[in-house]
Amino acid sequence: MVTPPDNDVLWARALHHSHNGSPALANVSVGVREGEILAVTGPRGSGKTTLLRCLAGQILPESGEVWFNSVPVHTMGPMDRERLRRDRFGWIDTEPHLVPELTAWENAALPLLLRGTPHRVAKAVAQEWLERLDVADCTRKRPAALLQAQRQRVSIARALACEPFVLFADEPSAILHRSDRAQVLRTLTAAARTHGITVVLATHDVEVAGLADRTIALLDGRRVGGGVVTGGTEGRAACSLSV
Ligand SMILES: Nc1ncnc2c1ncn2[C@@H]1O[C@H](COP(=O)(O)OP(=O)(O)OP(=O)(O)O)[C@@H](O)[C@H]1O
Repeated sequence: MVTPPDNDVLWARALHHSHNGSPALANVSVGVREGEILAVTGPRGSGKTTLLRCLAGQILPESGEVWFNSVPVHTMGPMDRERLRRDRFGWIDTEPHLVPELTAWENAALPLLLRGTPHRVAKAVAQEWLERLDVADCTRKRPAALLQAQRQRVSIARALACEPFVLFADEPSAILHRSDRAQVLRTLTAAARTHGITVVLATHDVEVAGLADRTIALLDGRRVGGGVVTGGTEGRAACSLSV
């Protein structure tokens, strides 16, 4: 067994996975450094979501290894992976999945409450993040009363509120209006940099990838090209935002 490099918080080697017999990942290896924003790019169906789900321990690859902080994830049982996801990882989906019976702040506070954070603290933190995501006026509203873009902002606030070690974001801005997209992504990436959160961001949008420090590309489930250092110039500029 090859040992993961010390400076990679997340490391995957030779991942293979298929969905109902149709290949989604073929021999994909990737390392994610602590605190970096890594964009995973590729056209629709290239395997981005499958890679993120393998790295996040949501699915077990058919073969290959995934390590988080030098701990093997691919050999963990379902309970340990569930705990890892709850305590260390955050996830932003393309579509916001909020609990319909809870208000915006209750949704944003949910991961903190599940971790045992006192109610009052969880509420204050959730409200702070809703404010940063420009949905402070929605805190008491339930998802049905919100626009889809507002729901997505709430789900981003929920993912950031518990300051995960690694935040996985699967096309997080795809449903947003073009004018909203840049602002939300800048808030997300600037917050991640300020709080030292490592981000793995799946996108087919080159502008979005420009906010990352480094980009890897997938095509038909395989890595193509080398890892490209994108510099994250936009993202670094966004660091000056007070998030
Ligand atoms: N649950 C599933 N059942 C069957 N096939 C699937 C499933 N999920 C993904 N696939 C297939 O696996 C391949 C990789 O899909 P994946 O969603 O990982 O790619 P993607 O790059 O994230 O695409 P998109 O940008 O459309 O989300 C595609 O051919 C897709 O059709």
